[in-house]
Amino acid sequence: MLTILSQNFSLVNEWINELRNVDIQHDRMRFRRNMERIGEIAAFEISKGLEYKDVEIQTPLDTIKSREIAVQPVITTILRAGVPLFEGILNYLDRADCGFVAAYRKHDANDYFSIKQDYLTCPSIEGRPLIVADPMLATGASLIEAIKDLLTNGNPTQLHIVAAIASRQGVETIQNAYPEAHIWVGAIDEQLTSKGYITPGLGDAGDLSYGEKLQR
Ligand SMILES: O=P(O)(O)OC[C@H]1O[C@H](OP(=O)(O)OP(=O)(O)O)[C@H](O)[C@@H]1O
Ligand SMILES: O=c1cc[nH]c(=O)[nH]1
Repeated sequence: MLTILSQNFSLVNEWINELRNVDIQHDRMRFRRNMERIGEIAAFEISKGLEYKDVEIQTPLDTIKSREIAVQPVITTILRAGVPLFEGILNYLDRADCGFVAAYRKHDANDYFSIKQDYLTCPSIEGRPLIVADPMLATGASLIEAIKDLLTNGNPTQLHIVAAIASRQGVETIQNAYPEAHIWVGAIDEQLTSKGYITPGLGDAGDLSYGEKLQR
């Protein structure tokens, strides 16, 4: 399943415009906050499909029957670009457990790259919804690697992938690899450059959030 969060025009469109706009995107605090806001909206939408249980709430005056999330999700992200989007999801799903994957593109002499993943820490995802936040779903290679390893921590009841901007190719790659996943994207762009950058995209999400990295 695929949901494009900017499809029915809303504030999400403005936040994505600001993420993309070269005259605005270098305001790092605003860039991170816009990523976070997209994460917050995604979390709210995801919350509608979670499992709820009956509870009784004691107010100062009486009790009332209500509902609350039955099984807390596990929210995960890929360091480092994913952190602001992840924070946004956690702002709303604030009782969730969390996990982290470290991955980077390792370039060879011909500028081809492969994904190097060298760290994963995550609670059990057995019987729980799993949410994976990755702001730029470009080729999908990072997500494929990350999810493969995360799934060694158990079988989730639901798999949600949240991205701010995705390429059409990246979405199709994930849909083929994980047909059960619900993909939530801010927007979909049609093209990838020869270096695997989404175009028009927004540039380098990690660098815009935290500063230009040295190539490894
Ligand atoms: O779909 P893919 O082709 O695998 O590319 C997407 C990856 O690129 C982005 O990270 P970025 O390169 O900005 O890394 P950083 O966190 O090291 O800055 C993004 O967060 C993904 O992890
Ligand atoms: O377009 C892209 C692709 C990968 N990583 C980014 O930050 N941007």
